Amino acid sequence: MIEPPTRSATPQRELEPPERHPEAPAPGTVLPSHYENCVACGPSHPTGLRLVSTAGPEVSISGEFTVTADHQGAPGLAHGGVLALALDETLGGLSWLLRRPMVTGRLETDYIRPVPVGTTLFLTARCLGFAGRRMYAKAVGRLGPEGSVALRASAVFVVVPPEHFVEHGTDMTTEQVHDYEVNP
Ligand SMILES: CCCCCCCC(=O)SCCNC(=O)CCNC(=O)[C@H](O)C(C)(C)COP(=O)(O)OP(=O)(O)OC[C@H]1O[C@@H](n2cnc3c(N)ncnc32)[C@H](O)[C@@H]1OP(=O)(O)O
Repeated sequence: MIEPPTRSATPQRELEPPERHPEAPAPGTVLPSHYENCVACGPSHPTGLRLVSTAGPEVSISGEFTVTADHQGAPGLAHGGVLALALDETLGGLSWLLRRPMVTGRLETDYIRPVPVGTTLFLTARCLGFAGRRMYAKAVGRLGPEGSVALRASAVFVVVPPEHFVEHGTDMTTEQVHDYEVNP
């Protein structure tokens, strides 16, 4: 079988600069959960991260959540997959500012420090720009607002039509899919 080509999250050519949508939420606006049962941001998910995102300047987002016993891998430490989830959600939140539906294509994560249970992780994500339908972005996770860097990520999101969520998800109609949400 022929393997698909590696799709680096490092741009291979100059990017079209990102444009903050004129109707994007103002910097400092706390963004609502895009789906109440989302494992990352949903308030109804029993063991989810309940990550809260806030619109930042230009095309950037900040997010925070507190690691609980539900998020452990090793005893007392956050699972790496859970931390990737937090990065993915924060990066995905950029779609609120771009108002283009997109899905994660690739997520490259560096785990720099362990993240103990009880830590409130502070995340930031910023859009680097576009190459056609590909959106390139970076994210950082810190142990405290100005704390040590625990995580870094580079990602490629791919812009999709709203029908993506109707075709592949459940209980969705095209009318329910807002054009700026991901996995609504
Ligand atoms: C506010 C909301 C926050 C929510 C955050 C949550 C975000 C998520 O977790 S989304 C869920 C996880 N992701 C997914 O389920 C995606 C699954 N994958 C897919 O559906 C498809 O492979 C998809 C849509 C990414 C691409 O398929 P398709 O639409 O046919 O596009 P395709 O023609 O293959 O590629 C389009 C472009 O994207 C690029 N591309 C496609 N896949 C990737 C990838 N994995 N990595 C990098 N680039 C990619 C292609 O190279 C192509 O580039 P170019 O146009 O320059 O040639």
